[in-house]
Amino acid sequence: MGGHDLELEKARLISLALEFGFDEDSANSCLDRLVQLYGDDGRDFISVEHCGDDFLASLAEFMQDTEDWDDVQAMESEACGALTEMLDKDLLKNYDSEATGKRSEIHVIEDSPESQKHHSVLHLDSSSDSEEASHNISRKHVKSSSSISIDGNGWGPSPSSVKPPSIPAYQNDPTRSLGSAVSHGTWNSSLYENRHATLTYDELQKLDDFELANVVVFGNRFFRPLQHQACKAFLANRDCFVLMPTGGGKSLCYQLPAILQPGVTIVISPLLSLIQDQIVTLNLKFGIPATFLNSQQKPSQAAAVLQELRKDKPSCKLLYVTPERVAGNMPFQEILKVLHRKGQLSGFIVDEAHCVSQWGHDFRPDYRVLGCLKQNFPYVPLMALTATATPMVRKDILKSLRIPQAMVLEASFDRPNLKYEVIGKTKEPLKQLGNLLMDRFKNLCGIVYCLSKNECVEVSKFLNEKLKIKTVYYHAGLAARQRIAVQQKWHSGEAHVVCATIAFGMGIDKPDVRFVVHNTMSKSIESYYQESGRAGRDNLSSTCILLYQRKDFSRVVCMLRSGKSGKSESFKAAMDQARKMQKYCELKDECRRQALLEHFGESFERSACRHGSNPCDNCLKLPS
Ligand SMILES: Nc1ncnc2c1ncn2[C@@H]1O[C@H](COP(=O)(O)OP(=O)(O)OP(=O)(O)O)[C@@H](O)[C@H]1O
Ligand SMILES: [Mg+2]
Repeated sequence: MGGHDLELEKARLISLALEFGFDEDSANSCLDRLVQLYGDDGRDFISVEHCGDDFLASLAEFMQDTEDWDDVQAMESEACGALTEMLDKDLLKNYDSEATGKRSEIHVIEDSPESQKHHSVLHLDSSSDSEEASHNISRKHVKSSSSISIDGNGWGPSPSSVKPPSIPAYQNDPTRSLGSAVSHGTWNSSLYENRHATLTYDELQKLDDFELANVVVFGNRFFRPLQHQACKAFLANRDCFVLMPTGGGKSLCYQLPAILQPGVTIVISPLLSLIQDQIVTLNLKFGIPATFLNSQQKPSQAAAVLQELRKDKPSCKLLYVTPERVAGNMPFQEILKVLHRKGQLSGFIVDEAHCVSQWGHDFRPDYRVLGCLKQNFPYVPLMALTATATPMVRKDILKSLRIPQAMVLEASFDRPNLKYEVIGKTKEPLKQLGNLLMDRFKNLCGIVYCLSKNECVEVSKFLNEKLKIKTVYYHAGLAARQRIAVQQKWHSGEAHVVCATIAFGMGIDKPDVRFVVHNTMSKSIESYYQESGRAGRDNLSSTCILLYQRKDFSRVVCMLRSGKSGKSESFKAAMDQARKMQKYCELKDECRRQALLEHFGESFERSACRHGSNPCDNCLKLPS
């Protein structure tokens, strides 16, 4: 390659940097350094094809430290602390429910002979702002009206003891059918989720065990599509792969079978904060005994859990563990073997299963070894669940978990109630964001996603001080206590908008989020789908807006580089994903819904978006 070519390649590399939103001066100085580094012998390798990614990576490093990226790991350690505290204080006596700010009654069934006659009601008062005060729960015993016994262990609903007037209405799900290896379903909650009707005695009599448990234990009138099939298949010992959109109701697919059979279901979940939410909901809201094990736990607590598991009939129905607990942990494998010998190992669940695949957006190396579960316990059913998996990731999941014959239950990832838009940023982006919220979402509940901690604070302050919009900010750098207070304010409606990093979202299940605005693009389509998917969980129309400028892409590259320092393979994979996200942002005429769904391998007719009730911005532009 001659000198002329080198100049050409340098020009190509500079334009690559500009395409990624980097500024020309930084790109030039960085390129000079790269050329020096490669030296005379390496000149032939100076090309977009050979060193494009390395160039972007070094450019990202060159720019680094200008932003204060968030560290979700810090929250993980705190979640561990919170879980530990819950166990120490006796979970059932001392923990508040979700920070709803409402007083609520929760029915808890105890695993004792007494519980055949009684169950407890916990009064939760979370009206106070104080973290300590909000955990005060008074407890009293009342005469049982719906004592439950399904699993033969003294736990679970007993059809004969259920009184119809206390049971909500149930309608058979018209889409329900069992059978094929791949099942599809679409969900329109307005069809299914009428919360105010009541069940007649005759209707109640017709319910099977699954339906009854769904009504009595989980308080749902009916199943969402595919939930019933998933429960039934899993209880019939089939491996299952459940693909449902964010908020689609995946947890029920394993929690319900877990209570209908003897023994313990092992749930592998990637984050302690997610485990924390589930443990609280199961124990307090549904009265289902559930516990957890993780590597950061105090030895005395882990010992107590292990002792429980060694009993002939452990009382807990679900045991949550983080993947590193399973991977190469011999004592834990021993416990599984003992449970299995006693007939008390009822199933394995791999939640957020996309973490198994390095092609997924949130690869966790510890998930990779979960194939050992099926290898060691081939006849124990395994269920994998995810809301975000491309066809390549799906294949990888089935292979890694060694469940090639799994029944695939696949609901559409489409969320027809969400309207997708991308808006180009102006020269005054904060003002633009403020006007957007004032004009279109005044007094409505929403989330503004930001890329860094500084950005959340800055955006929140601006909206608060200049426009008097009631906002709070949330990132992993806040103390646990502050984060609880922020969530409480947002849940109760005291604050309308939360300006947050990606740390906000795990386990967030607020139904009436009317808008999610991304002040900076997400790092991948999968992340965007999950983050924007926190809007409209009540199935009412909601809006997902992304504010875009090219420059923001360079910030994403910097963030990726800082998170993957040194690991050039994973940086490259992350860059590929970010490029796809950029492509979504730059779609001129194509349907955004179609682009999102096709990313997950779902074919989608554009006319459904165009003529649906929430067309994306590009479909809206088309002549009718
Ligand atoms: N059959 C049902 N009827 C009414 N509500 C339901 C039903 N199934 C689940 N839900 C509710 O839907 C909400 C979301 O459920 P869940 O957390 O299981 O979703 P998910 O699919 O795991 O979402 P994510 O992808 O965010 O993890 C919960 O509040 C849950 O109680
Ligand atoms: Mg879930």
